[in-house]
Amino acid sequence: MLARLKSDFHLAMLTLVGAIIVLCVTPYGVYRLYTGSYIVGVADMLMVLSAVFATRMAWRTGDTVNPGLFLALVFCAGAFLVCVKLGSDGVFWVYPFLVFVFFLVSPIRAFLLLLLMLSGLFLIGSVLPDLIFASTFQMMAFFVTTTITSIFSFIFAYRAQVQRQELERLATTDSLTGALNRRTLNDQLAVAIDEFAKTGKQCGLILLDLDHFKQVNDKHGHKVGDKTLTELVQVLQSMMRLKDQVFRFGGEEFVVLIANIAPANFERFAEKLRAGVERKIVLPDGVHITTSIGATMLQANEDWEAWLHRADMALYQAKHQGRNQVVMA
Ligand SMILES: Nc1nc2c(ncn2[C@@H]2O[C@H](COP(=O)(O)OP(=O)(O)OP(=O)(O)O)[C@@H](O)[C@H]2O)c(=O)[nH]1
Repeated sequence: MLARLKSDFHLAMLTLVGAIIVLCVTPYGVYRLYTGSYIVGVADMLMVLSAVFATRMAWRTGDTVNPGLFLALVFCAGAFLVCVKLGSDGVFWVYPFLVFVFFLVSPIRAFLLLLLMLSGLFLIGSVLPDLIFASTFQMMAFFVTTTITSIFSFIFAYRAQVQRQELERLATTDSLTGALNRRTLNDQLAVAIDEFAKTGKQCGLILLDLDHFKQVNDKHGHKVGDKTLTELVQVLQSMMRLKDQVFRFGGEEFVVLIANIAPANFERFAEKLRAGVERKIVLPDGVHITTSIGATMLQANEDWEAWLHRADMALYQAKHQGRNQVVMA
């Protein structure tokens, strides 16, 4: 449970907000019901139940987007209702809900939802001046302060989102070539195996190693070697579908993971990659770079280590048989 909270930021935030709502709103809900404020009491208890429901759903399904949106909508509706029913006593509740919403949905969605809720309150405050606010001055102060809080929360949430995405990119990709890294490969192989077991969708793995790459470095220098590796990834990506993935396995060795493909098409595709690399990657002296490929389809009840090992054996054979060829395991 702790590991899941550590690895899934959105699930952790949803759980935190859910726990705070249960702990802080339940006593108010009970008090309101006890003192006869039934509408606000029921609204409070509905918010608590919604928080429990959304958090439970996120834990069970792994989806945090829909439960987060659901809870954000409930909070906006709840805060609106509390303001309308409790008047100026209730408006203070808007501030924590306003911040919570940024923990539940994307910054832009949160900002739009808040804009909608505040516009609704502004409309009611203008049409029925005595219903919510004690004076026009209080109403203006409320809208200025909530707008400022919304804008700063948006900036903060947006920056945090951008930084999180950048950290994720750095942790999952190879800095030289832009291909996904070895750590991500292990995760994605496990995902492919899981999907194959559940849906029967077949997938293929291509292990690809540039031929005589040491000579490229020796003859043209490391800079050209680096450029060749980057170019290789671009060439591979230009021939793959969007759902296929390319990983740097290490040095001049790469893995291409092909999702949902029939064995006959897979062999053709591996050959297309080999020919594409030979045709498109040319060194400054006009020599074409070639590549050896070991290709394997995932087999039933196979783990990712065994799958990768078969590809490695096939690649070894391709090198042994003279390079610049595809060997199917
Ligand atoms: N420029 C550059 N070279 C790299 C990088 N990573 C590994 N290499 C080089 O890749 C070369 C791999 O050489 P070998 O393992 O002998 O293989 P090879 O020369 O390609 O020969 P075969 O694989 O047997 O065809 C070594 O010279 C490494 O220095 C890198 O990031 N940049």
